[in-house]
Amino acid sequence: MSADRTPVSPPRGPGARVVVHPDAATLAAAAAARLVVALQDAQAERGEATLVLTGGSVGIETLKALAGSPALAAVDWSRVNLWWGDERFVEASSGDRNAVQAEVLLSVLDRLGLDRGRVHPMGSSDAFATPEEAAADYARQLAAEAAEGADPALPVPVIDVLLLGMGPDSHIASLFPDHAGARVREGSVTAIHGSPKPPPLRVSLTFGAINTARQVWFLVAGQDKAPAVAVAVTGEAPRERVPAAGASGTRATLWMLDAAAASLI
Ligand SMILES: O=C(O)[C@H](O)[C@@H](O)[C@H](O)[C@H](O)COP(=O)(O)O
Repeated sequence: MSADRTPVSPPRGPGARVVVHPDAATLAAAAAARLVVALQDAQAERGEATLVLTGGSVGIETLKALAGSPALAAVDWSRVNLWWGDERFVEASSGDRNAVQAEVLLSVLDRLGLDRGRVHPMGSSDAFATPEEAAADYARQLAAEAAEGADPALPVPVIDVLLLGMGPDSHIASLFPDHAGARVREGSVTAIHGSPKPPPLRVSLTFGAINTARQVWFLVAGQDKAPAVAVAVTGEAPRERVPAAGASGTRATLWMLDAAAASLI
């Protein structure tokens, strides 16, 4: 049975909650169900919905669960904008790319009217010479879709839900502990060199961009993540050292965990 769990220290951010599921498959199915509702709600509120996708095993399992969801058609997919929180800077066709792995969902959504003009993969190494150029291009795309009145220093569109996986070292997107990307204070997108998790070259949203999202959802499973979850969930550690502690939504932060990842809170 799944359960709300209040950690010893409360989770960080307005509307922050921890929800524990028995295993990763249940977590992915529950996240998919929540996504349908959240996207519907966003469309009811403002006519369209914007979702930022993540890579990683639970992130991709969630997309697979969404692809198989009987409620999928409840969302108007022609009015959903899709972005990515990070990407591996490799060839466009590489199976390492989060965007390629997401095709398991996107090919199903094509049949439900997905507007590919609203799908924004990050640049690949065939299209750009360096991850810096791909990052600058993505920042430009985000700025082009930013709402009137958006912060001119950080022009990004309204993000309804932003998904994040988390590594055992507490990294989120491609912001790694004690690594240059986690120290970036300006701009919405950054290039990453020497990522501790291969491949070494990546592109990532910055904390600044991530923290504009209305809802941030962490999707985390596995015993190896438990120590990092216990530290990050309270948000008390510096984000440069524990990146997952530095991400939160303006309206809600949801830690969706399996029992193993939640075992130390
Ligand atoms: O592209 C990536 O590598 C990710 O976006 C990364 O941040 C991932 O989400 C975590 O490493 C968790 O991955 P797992 O769920 O596979 O542990």
